[in-house]
Amino acid sequence: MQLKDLLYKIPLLATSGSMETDITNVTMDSRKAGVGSLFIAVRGTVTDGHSFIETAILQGAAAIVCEELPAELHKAVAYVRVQDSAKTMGLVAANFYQQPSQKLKLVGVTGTNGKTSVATLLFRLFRGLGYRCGLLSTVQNQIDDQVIPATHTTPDVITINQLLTQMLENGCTHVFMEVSSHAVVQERIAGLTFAGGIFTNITHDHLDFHKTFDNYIRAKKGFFDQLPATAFALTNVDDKRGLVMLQNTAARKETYSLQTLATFKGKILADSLFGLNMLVDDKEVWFKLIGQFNAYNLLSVYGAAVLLGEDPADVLMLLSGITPPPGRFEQVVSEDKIVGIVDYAHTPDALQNVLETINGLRQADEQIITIVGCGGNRDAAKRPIMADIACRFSNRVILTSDNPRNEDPMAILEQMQAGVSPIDYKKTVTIEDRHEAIERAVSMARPHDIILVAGKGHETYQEIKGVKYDFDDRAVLRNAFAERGNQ
Ligand SMILES: CC(=O)N[C@H]1[C@@H](OP(=O)(O)OP(=O)(O)OC[C@H]2O[C@@H](n3ccc(=O)[nH]c3=O)[C@H](O)[C@@H]2O)O[C@H](CO)[C@@H](O)[C@@H]1O[C@H](C)C(=O)N[C@@H](C)C(=O)N[C@H](CCC(=O)O)C(=O)O
Ligand SMILES: Nc1ncnc2c1ncn2[C@@H]1O[C@H](COP(=O)(O)OP(=O)(O)OP(=O)(O)O)[C@@H](O)[C@H]1O
Ligand SMILES: N[C@H](CCC[C@H](N)C(=O)O)C(=O)O
Ligand SMILES: [Mg+2]
Repeated sequence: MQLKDLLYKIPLLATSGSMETDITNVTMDSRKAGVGSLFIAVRGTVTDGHSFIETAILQGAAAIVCEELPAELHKAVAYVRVQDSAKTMGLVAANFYQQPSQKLKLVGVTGTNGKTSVATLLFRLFRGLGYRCGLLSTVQNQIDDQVIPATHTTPDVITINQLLTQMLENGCTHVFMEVSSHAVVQERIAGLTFAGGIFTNITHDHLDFHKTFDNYIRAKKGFFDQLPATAFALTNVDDKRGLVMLQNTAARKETYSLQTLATFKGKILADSLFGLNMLVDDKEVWFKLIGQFNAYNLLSVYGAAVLLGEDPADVLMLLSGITPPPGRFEQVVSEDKIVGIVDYAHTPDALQNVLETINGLRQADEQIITIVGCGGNRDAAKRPIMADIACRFSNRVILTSDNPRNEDPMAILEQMQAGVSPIDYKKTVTIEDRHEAIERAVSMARPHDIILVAGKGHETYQEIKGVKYDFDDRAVLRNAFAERGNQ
């Protein structure tokens, strides 16, 4: 493809060299540049892509897109200066892959919690309705049955376009994807045409990256601001910021709620360890998912499916049979009936929701034992808050490591301990090793007690100092239960 075709509809500030240069691939990473590449220099959080322009050219790059032209230009290379490289990257990627998002029904889900749950439920529902579908999620990417490992909640925009292209080639008609706040700010969704956007909720997270809660709200809202008039924007009006998301969107505004009037209205009739009984638009339905937060997720999925033109009765029938995604309120029960719950709650709000749900499901004097840690190189402000929440809603708490990444695990744990109020000291213990922490919880538990292992859900590794070691909360719990049975 020629450079000028890749730059179609993109505002350019300056050019040098031939716009008819043939381009064989597009990249924002000099390490992936080769003969005939277009290298786009993007300023990042760690380094500046502009300092790799020469490297990319040495490797054969035929053209450069940047915000600042280098002092010396190579004659054989074409240069283009733009206002915003990251945004241009999205538009170029869409042009290079010939706008795959316009040929599919692409629905994005944003919010602090529930993105994976909602996107995965939609994917499963639409496959049940007979469509071939794609999924881009934290847990994994999927093209119908084919699983492609995920590295991010929202991949970079080139990977997104590549995956959408493969999805199209495989006959997919619908794609459901998570839209993280990082992705909005870093323009990882630029150039994508969405058929719909869903907002779940917004609470404390990622302030290490966004700095203030207002910036974080603005990032999420940025997704709705860029939806086209042909799309729907479906928001949770029970969330304080639900309507803020829709303030400046061109899309059709739609709402869902468990508490007030909305386009899609739900009511919880009963919630137990076996599932939810709900009224959805006045029809009574049983679902296999548990907890009020899942009632919201189900309602948004129902609403989106109806807005995509599906029959409400078919949607409810299929949804009632759908199971939760891996690592979301996943139960592992011991032979002597200790209930283990592995859940990806890694934010204060998620942890509180899950613990409130568990407390609500408790029938007698079962103890709740919570094992929780906080990730390293991530928002530190949530650490004391999560420890406090764990204590307030549990009988015993074991503070342990999540993914320490490049931080000292004990330093993270000390920040968590600072949130434990003096009256709760006695119920907490700190065990740095997560394996040992889970084993200790199992040894403390009596039959029918509930052990919540929070924070890592589906993850099958633990990241310590740049190395990902095999680790699966569910497997460790299962083994600890088996050993208990042998004693
Ligand atoms: C903080 C953050 O979001 N970082 C992401 C960002 O990297 P960055 O801005 O740090 O990039 P950088 O290293 O400064 O490099 C700048 C530019 O120079 C280029 N470069 C760099 C080195 C080189 O030799 N040559 C070269 O060309 C890079 O390719 C890049 O284009 O852009 C990269 C490419 O898209 C991402 O891989 C990277 O994700 C890192 C690994 C990450 O951990 N991100 C997390 C925080 C994240 O994005 N999480 C959200 C989910 C959050 C949630 O809602 O729970 C997600 O969507 O996954
Ligand atoms: N609608 C919701 N509201 C509040 N909490 C929720 C909701 N849905 C799920 N949760 C809780 O949040 C946890 C994470 O859910 P999920 O993986 O769906 O969120 P996510 O937004 O994809 O997270 P991430 O930002 O890591 O991608 C769940 O394990 C559950 O504890
Ligand atoms: N998408 C989230 C996942 C956090 C999961 C938790 N286990 C942790 O490692 O902090 C992030 O990258 O911040
Ligand atoms: Mg997710």
